[in-house]
Amino acid sequence: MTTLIEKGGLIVSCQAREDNPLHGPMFMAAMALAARDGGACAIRANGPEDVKAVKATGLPVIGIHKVFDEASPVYITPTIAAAEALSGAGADIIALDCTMRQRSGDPADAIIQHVRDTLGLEVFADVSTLEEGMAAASMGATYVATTLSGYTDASAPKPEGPDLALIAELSARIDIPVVAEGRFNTPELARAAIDAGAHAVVVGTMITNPREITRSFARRVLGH
Ligand SMILES: CC(=O)N[C@H](C=O)[C@@H](O)[C@H](O)[C@H](O)COP(=O)(O)O
Repeated sequence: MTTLIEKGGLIVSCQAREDNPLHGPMFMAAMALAARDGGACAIRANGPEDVKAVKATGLPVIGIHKVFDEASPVYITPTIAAAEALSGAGADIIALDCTMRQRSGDPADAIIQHVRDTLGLEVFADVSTLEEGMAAASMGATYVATTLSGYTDASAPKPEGPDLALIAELSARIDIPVVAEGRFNTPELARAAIDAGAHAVVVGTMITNPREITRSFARRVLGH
């Protein structure tokens, strides 16, 4: 099957929360253009405004829409309305939480079906376990990604490094592309993901979050 995300590719996640000095579509567009020029094959971005801005790269855009609700821990594109807003902004691929946690929005299978059949876009399923990945594949996701490993009770405690074991397990058990995402903080780890069977790898913090990169240097240099 031909997919928009190329095999062996590096996807760069360009996100900055409101409390980050780099928050805003202008900064995210510049970040995405820099990532493209450096060799990224696709961009992951949060919210319709940033999605629209990073379309300037001409690369496939994986859109997410983080919507927080006290009634549920699920915040990555939790509703059909959130997916529609991303589609309206030009997202080529829509990522959503496909964990088995309690939801206050729409069921994952309904969002997947809507994205594929009504919006005509690819679906990127963010999961935390093998079981969730297998379920997402059977619901019709185009890709399954390890994004939420370490961030759910089912996958706790969060390890220091990425979940290479989950990539290997998912790759052995499902026949849709498996994307590595979450804590791929060195080129060596990104390469290890591909060697473990990943179709592509997403890197966020270590490429696009200078505040976190500085903190990691400061911890080592200053010891705090
Ligand atoms: C758990 C969650 O909400 N992850 C988010 C999903 O979009 C982002 O905050 C991460 O930065 C992204 O997944 C890339 O991962 P890393 O920044 O570790 O390379």
